[in-house]
Amino acid sequence: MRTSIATVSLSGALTEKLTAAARAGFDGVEIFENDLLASPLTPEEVRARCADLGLSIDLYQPMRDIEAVPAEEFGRNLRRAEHKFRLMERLGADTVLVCSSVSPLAEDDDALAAFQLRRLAELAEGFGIRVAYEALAWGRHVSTYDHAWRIVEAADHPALGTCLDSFHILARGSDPKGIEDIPGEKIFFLQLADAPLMAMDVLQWSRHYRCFPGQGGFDVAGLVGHVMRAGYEGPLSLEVFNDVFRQAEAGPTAVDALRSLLVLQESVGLTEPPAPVVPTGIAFAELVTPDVEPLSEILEALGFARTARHRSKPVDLWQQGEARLLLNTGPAARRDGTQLAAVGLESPDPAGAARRAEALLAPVLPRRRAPEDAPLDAVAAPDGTELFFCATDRPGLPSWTGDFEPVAHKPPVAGGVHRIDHLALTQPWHQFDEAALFHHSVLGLGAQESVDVADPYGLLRSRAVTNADGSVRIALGVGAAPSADEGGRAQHIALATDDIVTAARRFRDAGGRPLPIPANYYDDLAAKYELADGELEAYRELGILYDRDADGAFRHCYTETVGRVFFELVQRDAGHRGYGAQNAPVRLAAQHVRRPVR
Ligand SMILES: O=C(O)c1ccc(O)c(O)c1
Ligand SMILES: [Mg+2]
Repeated sequence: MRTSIATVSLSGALTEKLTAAARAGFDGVEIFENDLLASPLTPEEVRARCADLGLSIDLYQPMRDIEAVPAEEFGRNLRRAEHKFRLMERLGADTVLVCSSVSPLAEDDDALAAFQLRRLAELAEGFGIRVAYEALAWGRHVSTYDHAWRIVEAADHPALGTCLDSFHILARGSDPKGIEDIPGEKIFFLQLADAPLMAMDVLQWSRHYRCFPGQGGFDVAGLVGHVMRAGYEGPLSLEVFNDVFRQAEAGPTAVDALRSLLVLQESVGLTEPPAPVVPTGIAFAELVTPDVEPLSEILEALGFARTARHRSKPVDLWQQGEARLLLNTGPAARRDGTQLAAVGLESPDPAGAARRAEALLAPVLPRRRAPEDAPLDAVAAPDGTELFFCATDRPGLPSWTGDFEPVAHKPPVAGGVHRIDHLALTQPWHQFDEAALFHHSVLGLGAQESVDVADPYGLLRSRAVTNADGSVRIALGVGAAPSADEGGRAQHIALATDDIVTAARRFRDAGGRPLPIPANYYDDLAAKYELADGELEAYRELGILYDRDADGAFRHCYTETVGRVFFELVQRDAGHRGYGAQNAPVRLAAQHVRRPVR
């Protein structure tokens, strides 16, 4: 189906919004009146710009407080409408949105509303314009889609139809099934938005918290299914009022927006992009660093050994059990400092995974490799992390490990770390919802609930995405405000162990510096849990944190931070799905005390 986006959903001047929408690949736009009023371009110039960009103007909006008013007031409204119809002629827009009235002058009189909307439609018809009447969830007398439709039906004019907006319908808890009773050709327009489920005033909710379909808690796809079954043939158009998107760069937001519509169309069976290929493990995590010393000291103390070196690049492979870390001292490191730059995802079908990612607008990365290297398909996640779809020593598939030559090394410590438990990637502040949708739709990972964690200097939100057996876990996090501070951009690699006390003690005895945890924390732990003899003392001695729920216990401790990166040791009971969120405020406070090493 055709895709469209309301200019209100994107930041910037009208021309920037239009460019972003076109570049992302939208077919059309809804022009929001305020964007036009604030633009130095004439309507004719806007029309030409849209034509140049290959965008249709699918809707002009909104007209407000038109219907069910005293005759004199309605006369003034018609005069106002005529002005706007002339403007729309210049713009080349043929559908106008009329929101249900919020005016105190409006009467609770459906017959009057129908009569006046019919008059409006007669006027519009003369200009070749169609009027789409939409129930605002906070409309004075008309606030549900079925009520708006009854009025449109009663008005009975070919130039009058209804506009459905998923936010208004789902925020009010209306049953969208009734949409199927509206003739498809009378649904003039469909606006789509999701929103997080919140208990708040519906107007505030709508104007500040809407998000793209799949990013919130509404069943937008279910609603679209009803609209399709009604026979709707117009565009799928995003209308998202959101405080974050208003500030974020329009280009990436538009791509994010279109991705949400691609996924939505797939989920209602309108399109069939390449199926998701769910990763089956984390093959490696790649750190770039200008100076390997501080990282290699930590890795050695954790029991890792440098086992191999890349044949043609300054990249070392450090390994312990199935945990593989790459330390890259190439040019990117000198530019960006120490950070987690890439993740290798073990994929049953690397090429298929890349095709899915590309179909969902993930930037495909050029293969920077020597001719003899294993072919590696890679895409960029919204935060810039490179995701490699790869195979590790699996029959029939080229293994990325073949690009490395073994180097002499001491055997890695046995029984220490056995694999990567999870990766925690801090997202740019404006890309949190986008990141969750990306990992869910592109990689086929399931998104867990988002949790808020208190930081001494703000609030951190975190949401994990995982595969079914937990062999891939990525915790996406974001600070409350833009932060230049390294702490606000921290990333970490959590390493799984079966015996955290032994692993943490070995780390400390080998010269590792565990993140110190305040004594108050352990007093509280003693109050909360009856731990086995000696357990609390060992935790206190080694800075180990403890969390428990019905599914078992989670024990964890941290290293110091290098650049943006630190490590965590994790001992997770088999059924436990958490990440120690309860302990995160203590960890964050401790990290603020201890600034990064370099
Ligand atoms: O918040 C509003 O006023 C508003 C305006 C136009 C719409 O289509 C809408 O859904 C809400
Ligand atoms: Mg709307």
